[in-house]
Amino acid sequence: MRELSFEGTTVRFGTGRSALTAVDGVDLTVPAGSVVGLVGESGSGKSTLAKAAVGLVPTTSGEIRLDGAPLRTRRERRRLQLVFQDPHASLDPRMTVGESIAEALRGRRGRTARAAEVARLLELVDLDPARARSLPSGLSGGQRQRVALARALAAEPEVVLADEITSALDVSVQGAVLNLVRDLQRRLGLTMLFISHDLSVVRYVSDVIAVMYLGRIVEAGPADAVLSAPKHPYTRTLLDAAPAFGVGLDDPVPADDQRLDTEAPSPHDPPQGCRFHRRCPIGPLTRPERTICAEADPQTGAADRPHRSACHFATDLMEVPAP
Ligand SMILES: Nc1ncnc2c1ncn2[C@@H]1O[C@H](COP(=O)(O)OP(=O)(O)OP(=O)(O)O)[C@@H](O)[C@H]1O
Repeated sequence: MRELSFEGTTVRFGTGRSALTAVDGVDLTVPAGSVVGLVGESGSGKSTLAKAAVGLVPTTSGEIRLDGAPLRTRRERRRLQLVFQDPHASLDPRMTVGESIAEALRGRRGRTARAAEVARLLELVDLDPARARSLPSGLSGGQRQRVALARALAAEPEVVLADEITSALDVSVQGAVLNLVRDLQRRLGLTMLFISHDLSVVRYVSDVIAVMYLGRIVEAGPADAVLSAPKHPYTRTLLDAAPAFGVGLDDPVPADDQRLDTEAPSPHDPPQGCRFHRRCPIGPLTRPERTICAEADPQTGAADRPHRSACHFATDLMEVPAP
């Protein structure tokens, strides 16, 4: 069980006019043995943050630590395993399931011991060990994602980063894979960063929820608190978009609800002040007197605050009772 922490993590891509900051000074801790759900629209920087942790993209500044020690070498980063949305990307179509998993096993072992370990891992993800002889093309999407999980677990990781792992699956199998993830996380005591654009998915597995918008964490706190009493209007809009979990607040949301129909601003040129202000239901769009939103960049305050939010008017949201 290990704690993963991001401290001021920043990732910039490109130079000159094509430069963009995909991850902008992220402070986030994933406590040992717990699941932090990271949610936000496409392009908010979630994948880039996960890739930075495993060393697939270089950080521009900041530090990523495991139990307080900066992650630097490839060997240290092997303690983190990233599972992607698309198992096609992580499974070689020419290798059998067994070969793919065996390739990721740690340590030297004989053939029989490897086969036994592959069988154990397949059972761990609720697959028939006979599947070891199948090619990925012979499996369903859900089964392929289970194999991708088994392959990640073969490396005996301390931290698993799951990036949209149910997004490509039919709704009917999403629940089963989510159950499996939660079950494995508990049984193996894994530390997990669970990424999805879908708050109703994140909600299902997370102890803590962090909300990302244009490269920043705009809200983070215990899952129950974030869901029942969000402190950032962007989280509110995500909740409203996930109907089953709408918080039903009675506050000045414009009737012709234009908020997230507008496209997210470009990370090439993020808005001045609060990055969300041009889409915000409680900002200058509906309250022209709130000029501060377009002028001053709100901070979330200390990363160790249990429930933090980067909104100048967070108290407006907090005053509204939970459903
Ligand atoms: N290698 C790269 N080079 C240049 N820009 C990149 C690169 N990778 C990501 N980006 C850009 O960085 C921003 C964040 O992308 P990222 O994939 O991290 O977002 P995301 O929240 O994971 O969204 P999605 O769910 O669509 O992947 C986007 O604007 C994206 O176009």
